[in-house]
Amino acid sequence: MNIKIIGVGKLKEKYFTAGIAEYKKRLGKFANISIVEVPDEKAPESLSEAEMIQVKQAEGERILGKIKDKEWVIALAIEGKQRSSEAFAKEIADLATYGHSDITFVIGGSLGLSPEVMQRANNTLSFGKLTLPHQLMRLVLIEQIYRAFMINAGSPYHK
Ligand SMILES: C[S@@+](CC[C@H](N)C(=O)[O-])C[C@H]1O[C@@H](n2cnc3c(N)ncnc32)[C@H](O)[C@@H]1O
Repeated sequence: MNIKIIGVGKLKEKYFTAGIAEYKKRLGKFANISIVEVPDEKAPESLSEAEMIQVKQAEGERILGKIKDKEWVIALAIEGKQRSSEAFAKEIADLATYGHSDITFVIGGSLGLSPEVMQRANNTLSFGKLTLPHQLMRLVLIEQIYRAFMINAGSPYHK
């Protein structure tokens, strides 16, 4: 299985990169994991509604440029679909069973994902109503993907 995580902006903080590298290494025995960063759109602090739409669209085009037709896309969104870790694990196992061996997760930038990216998504994933910074979201997501594989392997990692 090939798992891709697309994020907006470069991850700079060492405490995030170290955590992500650790889970990427652990996941290596289950899947090919790639992390793709697309540049964020430089924007001033305060933006008009139209400017915000433009920023999301520009970032969205870069995201869509990294997605191939065959990929099953799961968009991370606060208003998306919540599920338990067990249900998420089953979803990943089912995708593999039904021939979706390329799964791509997409995390938006500071303003979120464009409508075009949301339309391309085959499914959504919400981690609840709280807004997480997109850098931290990458770490939380990769841990949950690792947890999913450990659940599917029957490992005591998941209690
Ligand atoms: C800082 S948030 C963007 C906040 C923006 N106001 C919005 O509503 O999307 C950056 C990205 O992190 C992800 N994210 C943050 N919190 C999340 C949550 N609770 N569940 C799922 N994804 C989340 C989403 O992909 C979001 O586009």
